[in-house]
Amino acid sequence: MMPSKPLVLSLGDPAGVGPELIVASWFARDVHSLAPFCALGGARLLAAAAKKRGLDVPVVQVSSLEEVAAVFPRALPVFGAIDGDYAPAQPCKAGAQLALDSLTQATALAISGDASALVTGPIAKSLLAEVGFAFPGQTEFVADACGVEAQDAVMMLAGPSLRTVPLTVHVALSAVPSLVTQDLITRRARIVARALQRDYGLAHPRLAIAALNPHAGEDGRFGDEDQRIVAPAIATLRAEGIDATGPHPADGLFAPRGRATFDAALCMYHDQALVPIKALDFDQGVNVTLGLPIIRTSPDHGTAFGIAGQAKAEVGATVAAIRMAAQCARRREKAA
Ligand SMILES: NC(=O)c1ccc[n+]([C@@H]2O[C@H](COP(=O)([O-])OP(=O)(O)OC[C@H]3O[C@@H](n4cnc5c(N)ncnc54)[C@H](O)[C@@H]3O)[C@@H](O)[C@H]2O)c1
Ligand SMILES: N[C@H](C(=O)O)[C@H](O)COP(=O)(O)O
Repeated sequence: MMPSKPLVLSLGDPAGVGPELIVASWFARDVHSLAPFCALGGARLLAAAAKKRGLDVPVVQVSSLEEVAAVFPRALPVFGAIDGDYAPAQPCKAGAQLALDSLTQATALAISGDASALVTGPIAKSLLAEVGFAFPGQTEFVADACGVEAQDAVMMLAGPSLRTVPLTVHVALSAVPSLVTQDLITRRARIVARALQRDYGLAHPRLAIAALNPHAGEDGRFGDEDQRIVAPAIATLRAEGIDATGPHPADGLFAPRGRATFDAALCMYHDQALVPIKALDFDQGVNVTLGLPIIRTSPDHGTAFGIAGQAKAEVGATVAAIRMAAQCARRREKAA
């Protein structure tokens, strides 16, 4: 079943793989039974990306999202006049500005309800900062646009094998221990549990909380945060009826037998969460933002400037992000 409104895709950095993966996703729309979507801007740029990738992708400018469903079977719908020159692997400020404008306008369409969900193309954070982007990433930007505090917008990486949540994200590793608090763990765990119930249909989600220290500190021999902070946070969650376990030593948590014991693993820092997902499911991994009034997903990868424009970039993670956005949007519509 498809959501009642189309999805909207932001372009991402136009020098990255985002544009070619938008046209490649449209080209694979029937194979993957994709719900109708439109790109936000970039009609000329997307046509050039399709040509460069060797794909026959007609691009049609639409004046309303209500036209998307009728156009989608025969052409890639584009809403919005913003555009730029296609120069893969040549990032520049103008491209970063186009990425930001596309993200801003696409986010507004999801918030207004004109689009059923937002799928964001990969951006380069450092380049976006040069055009005034003052957020750590797209997660925080979309949360702010939705009026949600950054601490209540939770990044989850989801693939066929695994779901992980980095409790701390784009911060230096040296800052992590001081950021790991009982409130951080319990606040985000509650959001994850609710989202797995609401958007993924898991009535009793099982949350595994990874330990910060190797072997969970080995009874305090190398670090006591797991005893002092993580274990009490888990006790608080369990007292509330949330099925949280741990602190689990991360080295064994993602083995097949470990993965079978939980629905999502809450991890202490970015790479503890993202390494297993990208190792196991790179070409099907989805970055989804939990805790928002809208559905927002993105592929699990970045701009991949080194291969942009060479028809080497795998489309799987973008397709997975589109599919997950449509599934979550549809589930929310049915529950409304
Ligand atoms: N979703 C996002 O917006 C997102 C995600 C991760 C990184 N980033 C940003 O992207 C920029 C580059 O980051 P990075 O180099 O660490 O990560 P990256 O994901 O862009 O690239 C990492 C490696 O994966 C490869 N790769 C990425 N996507 C691929 C695809 N679809 N098919 C085949 N190979 C692929 C790249 O060629 C590279 O070798 C940074 O500015 C980073 O902040 C954005
Ligand atoms: N941490 C994400 C990843 O590596 O996939 C990526 O940086 C995207 O973060 P935002 O969606 O917040 O930009």
